[in-house]
Amino acid sequence: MLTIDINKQLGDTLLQVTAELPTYGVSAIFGRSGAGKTSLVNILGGLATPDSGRVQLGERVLFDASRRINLRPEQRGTGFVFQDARLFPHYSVSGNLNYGRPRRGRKTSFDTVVELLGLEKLLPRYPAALSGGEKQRVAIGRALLTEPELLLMDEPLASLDLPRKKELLPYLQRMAEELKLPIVYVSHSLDEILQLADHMLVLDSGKMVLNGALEQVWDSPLLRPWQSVQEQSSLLSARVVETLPSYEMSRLDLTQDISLWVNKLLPQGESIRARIHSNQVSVCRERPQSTSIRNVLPVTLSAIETAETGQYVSLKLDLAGKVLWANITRWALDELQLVVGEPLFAQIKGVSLTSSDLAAA
Ligand SMILES: Nc1ncnc2c1ncn2[C@@H]1O[C@H](COP(=O)(O)OP(=O)(O)OP(=O)(O)O)[C@@H](O)[C@H]1O
Repeated sequence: MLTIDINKQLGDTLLQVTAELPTYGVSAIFGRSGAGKTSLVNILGGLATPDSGRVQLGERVLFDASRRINLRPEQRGTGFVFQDARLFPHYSVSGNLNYGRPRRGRKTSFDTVVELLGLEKLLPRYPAALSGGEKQRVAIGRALLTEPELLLMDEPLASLDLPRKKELLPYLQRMAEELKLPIVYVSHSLDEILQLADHMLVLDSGKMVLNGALEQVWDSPLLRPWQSVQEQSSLLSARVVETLPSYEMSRLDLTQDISLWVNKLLPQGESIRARIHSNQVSVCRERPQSTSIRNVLPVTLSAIETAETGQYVSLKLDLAGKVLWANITRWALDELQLVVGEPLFAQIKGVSLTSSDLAAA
């Protein structure tokens, strides 16, 4: 566990976090600008000192105000990746990667990191001849080669344009899956978090408002203000149990009796996180016959959330103990006269997927 119990006054904001983060996979720190994300990561890495409290990684105490322990950044075994790559301009990519590498007792092979981040062709080049995304890949490689026990990433995609972000994300996903290294990842993009993280801590004005496994935090009403109607979604974890190669479809088992068909051919047995956009879910009282929609699932209406304004209302549906959200129009709600507790059928049109191997590990 990464145990955090700290207080730090930051101007008018009091940063106060008491949390445990897992020592595997990606833990995202999410919050608005000024919430305290960077300050928290700097505290973990020893770049800033809390006023009081304790930080402990596994058995190692990194900071303990009462025992006057405050390990220097280089003693903490943490690697940093910032928004800007901060490469040394006068070193080649190869030189940058080797900077800060321990001379003895190396566990991480240079070639493995170069392959993982697709850096082979870039090795002789200098930073001035790299794109933003390539520079970030080098910065990540450099951090990995310092053999950190914890990797801290502060909005590593924020300075990149959308095509560069898309280019870098698969490398980050692969890194998170293949390296058994805990990663703390600051971001204010829910999309990014969804694709990378297993765990999520949400800060608001210096206070921790949520902390837990992604699926649980995702479903919290406290996260709703950050999501527009288009972004609202449910996250469901499942395993691939059947495939139909000729239709390029796979069946995920949500429970023993309830499955979800998705438009992708996936390896059998793989753990998957399915994101179901609330706008892609509709409800009906009777099971529709002869429908083109493959997913018609029995649910119970557990709550109706109406906003004061806007066309839509959110229906909270119980799908065999899991939460599924559906957005329907107010008009449909009035016409159907839905009642909390009644059995319905949810029709699910589109599902997007991210691997949750790490979360399941
Ligand atoms: N050393 C400091 N002294 C005074 N105030 C500070 C200090 N460091 C940060 N702050 C303030 O603390 C708050 C949190 O800052 P921080 O940079 O940690 O937020 P953030 O969530 O990372 O924001 P962003 O997403 O914009 O990077 C801000 O209001 C900031 O102005």
